[in-house]
Amino acid sequence: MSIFPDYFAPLHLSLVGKALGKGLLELGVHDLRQWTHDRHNTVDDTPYGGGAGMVMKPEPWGECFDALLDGLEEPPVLVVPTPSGIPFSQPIAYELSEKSHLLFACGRYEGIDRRVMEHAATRMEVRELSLGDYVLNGGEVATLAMVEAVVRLIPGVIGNPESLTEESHSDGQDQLLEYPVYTKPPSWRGLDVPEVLFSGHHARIAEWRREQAVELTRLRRPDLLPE
Ligand SMILES: Oc1ccccc1-c1ccno1
Repeated sequence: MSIFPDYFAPLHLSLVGKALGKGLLELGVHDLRQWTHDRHNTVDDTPYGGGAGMVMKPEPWGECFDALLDGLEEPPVLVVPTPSGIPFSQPIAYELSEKSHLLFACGRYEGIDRRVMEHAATRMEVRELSLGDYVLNGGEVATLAMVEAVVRLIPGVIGNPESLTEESHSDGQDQLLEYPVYTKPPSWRGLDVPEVLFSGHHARIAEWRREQAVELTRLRRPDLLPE
């Protein structure tokens, strides 16, 4: 749900687009203005208590929920991208990939009237999630990122599921950052591929990759290192 539905055209490309084509998931994009009734299709208004900017009115959201939940066998999970949310993470992506129906509420302006999330919580699970400690102009870009992170975990979407286990933040990597990767040519602009990767000695290669992952994590994300 968004006032800028065209933001989601990219979801018909690449990996998510292929998954849609294979019928592994369905995607609906809903223009919130469809649930306004005034001449200007108004979705926002001035904030109670004063302050800069505008706040998204609750009524269009409520009517949108009514329409989208009508006839559903079970309630969806409402995901609300927001800078004040719980940090989105790979474990949360896995959790969401196992849900049968996700609904993303893309806020704009100074945010969505709080009563929208309070009302939503009476009829579905609500997850207010942040993509990181920075500010975007709206929830659309965050939703695109979350949809890609979640959809790629759905069985059948990624050709080789093994590649999911060796990524940064994956269980197969103990949540460490991913080791450096190389391909041909063996030497490029005076830079050589580490010798160990030519050894064919799988145990040594695995050991080197683990060491690289630990070192990279220690340098860039010491918070991810086990106690
Ligand atoms: O900055 C935002 C504005 C609207 C909706 C989401 C966000 C956001 C920022 C970081 N993660 O989500």
